[in-house]
Amino acid sequence: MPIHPRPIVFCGPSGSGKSTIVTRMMQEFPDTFGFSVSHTTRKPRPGEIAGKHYHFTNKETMQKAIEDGKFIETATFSGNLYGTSRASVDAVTDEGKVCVLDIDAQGVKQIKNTTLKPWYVFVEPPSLEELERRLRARNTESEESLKQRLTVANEELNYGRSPGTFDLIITNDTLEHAYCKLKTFLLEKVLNDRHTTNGVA
Ligand SMILES: Nc1ncnc2c1ncn2[C@@H]1O[C@H](COP(=O)(O)OP(=O)(O)OP(=O)(O)O)[C@@H](O)[C@H]1O
Repeated sequence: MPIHPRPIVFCGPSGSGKSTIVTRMMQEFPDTFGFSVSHTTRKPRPGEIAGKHYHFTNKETMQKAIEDGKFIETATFSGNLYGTSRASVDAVTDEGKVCVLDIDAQGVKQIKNTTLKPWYVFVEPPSLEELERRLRARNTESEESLKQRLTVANEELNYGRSPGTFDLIITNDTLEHAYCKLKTFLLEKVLNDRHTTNGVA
């Protein structure tokens, strides 16, 4: 029977450090993990490659696929649909890799209603003040977008801390400490358990 490792979901407020921690994980274990390719109805930006950065589609096609149960999670941003299809996750796990998903709290709630059974990791900032400081220092957001992210962050933190929701909660104080906590979890649980199937076989 082919090996289908359980995917790993990273969730946490914008600016909590998910990308930073995941980048480090991919650098240390380049052949072990893989990203699924999301679908979107937005137009490609210059340089974006179809099938690599996104599967570009249109609203009608995507709506139909959602109705047919082909997506494990979907969201709408600025009038465009985004989502992760079951097939795009399976494409990674079929290679024997652990599929990495970076998903917001709404998406996690949706995935919990599927048969996917991933590992759930929540990344939280040391404080809301520090989150704001890091988001400002990242210099990627307008004042309005920043305020919106901080409001949502509060709700996400409550969800992340609700008992039994996540397999691991990482407080991203120093990157060294945060990554060490993740690595221990990977070695003890995720990589150790890689030879059990997640039910997709
Ligand atoms: N431990 C840390 N100490 C200080 N700064 C950090 C730490 N971890 C991440 N950062 C910085 O905080 C900012 C936010 O991190 P990152 O972009 O990884 O967050 P994210 O959760 O992926 O955000 P988004 O959901 O918006 O993509 C970045 O500028 C990053 O360099």
